Amino acid sequence: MTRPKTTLFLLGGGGDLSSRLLLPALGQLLTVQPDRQVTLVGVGVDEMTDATWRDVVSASFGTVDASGPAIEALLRDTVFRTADVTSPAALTELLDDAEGTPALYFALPPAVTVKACAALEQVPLPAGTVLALEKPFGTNADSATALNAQLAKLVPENQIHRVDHFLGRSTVFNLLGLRFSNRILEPLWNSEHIESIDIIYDEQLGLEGRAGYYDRAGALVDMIQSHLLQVMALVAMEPPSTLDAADLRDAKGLVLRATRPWGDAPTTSGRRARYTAGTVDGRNYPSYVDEKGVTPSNSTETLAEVTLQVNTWRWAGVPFTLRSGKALGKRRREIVITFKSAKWVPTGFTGGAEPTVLRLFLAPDKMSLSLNINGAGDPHDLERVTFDAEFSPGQFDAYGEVLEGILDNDPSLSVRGDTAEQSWRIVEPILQAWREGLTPLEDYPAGSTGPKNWSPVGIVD
Ligand SMILES: NC(=O)C1=CN([C@@H]2O[C@H](COP(=O)(O)OP(=O)(O)OC[C@H]3O[C@@H](n4cnc5c(N)ncnc54)[C@H](OP(=O)(O)O)[C@@H]3O)[C@@H](O)[C@H]2O)C=CC1
Ligand SMILES: O=C1O[C@H](COP(=O)(O)O)[C@@H](O)[C@H](O)[C@H]1O
Repeated sequence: MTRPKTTLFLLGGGGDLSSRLLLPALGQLLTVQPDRQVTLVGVGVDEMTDATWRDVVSASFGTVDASGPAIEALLRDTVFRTADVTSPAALTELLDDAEGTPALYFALPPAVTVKACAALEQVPLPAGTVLALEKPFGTNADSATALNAQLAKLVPENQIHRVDHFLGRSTVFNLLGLRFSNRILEPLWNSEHIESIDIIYDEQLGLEGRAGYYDRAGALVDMIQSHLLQVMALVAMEPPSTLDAADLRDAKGLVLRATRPWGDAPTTSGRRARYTAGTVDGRNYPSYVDEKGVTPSNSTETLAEVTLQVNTWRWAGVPFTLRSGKALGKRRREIVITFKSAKWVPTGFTGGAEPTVLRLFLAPDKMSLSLNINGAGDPHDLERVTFDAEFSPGQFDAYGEVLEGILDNDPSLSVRGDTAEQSWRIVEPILQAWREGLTPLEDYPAGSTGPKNWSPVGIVD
C-alpha cells in the first residue's frame, strides 16, 4: 500500500509536549511503518536553526531507539520555521511549503491555539488539511462551543482531531473487544446486573512544575472532564455496528448527552481535596500550596471524585464514580465493574455473598474477574477466586496511536466537537458548586489514599 504524503507542522515544536511525547511517538510510528512519507516542520516563536531542530528531533527519536529509512529521510529533510502562528501571513507562508496533505498539530498554549485558529480563517487551506488540537479544549462549555464554531469555518469535522491520549490507548479496543465479543458480558452489562462502575486514575506524581496550567485547571478538569468521561462513554456505550469513527463517536455522544451529576445534585455528587506535605515512594512533596507558582486562594483541588448518573434505560440507577488525583500513595488506574450479588445463594452454602467484580487495569492493560467458587476442602464453603489476563500492549504508546490517526485522518480515536462540549456541560455544575464553596475542599497528606474520612472507591488492594 502506498501511503499519501503528509507534511506535519508541529506548531510549538520546541515545547515540552513535542519533545517529550509527540516526537518520540512519531519516531516509534515511523520505525514500525517505514512506508510512511512524512515531512516534519517544527514551528516556534524563538529562533532555532534547522541543525538545532534536527538535534532536538534526533534526541527525541533516540529515547525510543527510532531507526530505519523513514526516520533517516525525515531527519534529512526536517526544517524549523520561526513564525508567530497567530499571524495569517505567517501561516500562509508556512502552508505554501506543504507537500502532500498538511496536518497542523497545535502543540501550543491553549490561548495561542485559539488565536491561531482565528487567524486560519484568513488563510487558504489546501484540500484535506487536518487540524489536531491538544487539551484543554476550551475552558468551559461556552468557549468550547465557540472554538468548535471557529473550527467548523475551517475544515469539516472529520478533519479535526481533538486529541485525548487516553483514547489513543489500545485500551479502547481492548475494552470494546472484551465487551462486545463475549456473550457472557454484554447481556449483563446494564442496571439489571451491575451495581456500580468506578473509573479511577490515581497518580503518584505531584504538580511536576506545571502550576501555570494545573493551578487553573485542577483534577476535575485536568483528568475527569478531559479524559475519564471519554473512558466512561466507552464503558457505557451501546454496541456500535462498526469501529468506524461515526459509529464509535455517535455511541459515545449518546452516553455523554445522558450524563448528569448523581441525583442532579452537583453539591453532593462530588468531593475534592488538596495534598499537604508528605512522602510518596521515598520522594518528599511540599504541600500543594507551597509548590512553585501555586496561588493558594485558587483553591485548586488535586484530588477529585464525582458520581454521575447516565439517564438511559440501560443505566438508570447505576452510579458511575470517576476519581483522579495526584501525589497519592499508590498508583491506581482501573475501571471496576461491580455486579449485583447473586439473587439467592442456596441455604447450606457459606460465603458467596460477595459480588462478581471485573477489573480492567489501564496501561499496562490487564483484567481480573473475581468470582465465588467452591474452595478446597468443604464443598459447602464458597471462596473467592480471581482469573487474571493480560491484554496485548498494542503497537505504539498512546501518542503513537494518536499520530497514526492524524496521519491517516481517521478521527475514530479523537474527541468529536459535540462530546467536548458535553464533557464541560457535565462538570460545570459541579465546578460551580466548588467555586461557590458549597463542597468543602479537604486535605490529604501526599502519599496517603486521600482524606481519612472518605470512603474508598473501587477495590483497595
Ligand atoms: N506538556 C505536556 O505534558 C502536555 C501538554 N498538553 C498540551 O499541549 C499544549 C502544549 O503544551 P507544552 O508543550 O507543555 O507547552 P510549552 O510551553 O512547553 O510549549 C509551547 C510552545 O508553543 C510555542 N509558541 C507559543 N506561542 C507561539 C506563537 N505565537 N507562535 C508559534 N509558536 C508559539 C512556544 O514556542 P517557543 O519555544 O519558540 O517559545 C513553545 O514551543 C498545551 O495545550 C498543553 O495543555 C497536553 C497534555 C500533556
Ligand atoms: O493529560 C494528562 O494525563 C496525565 C496522565 O496520563 P499518563 O498517560 O501520563 O498516565 C496526567 O498526569 C496529567 O496531569 C494530565 O494533564
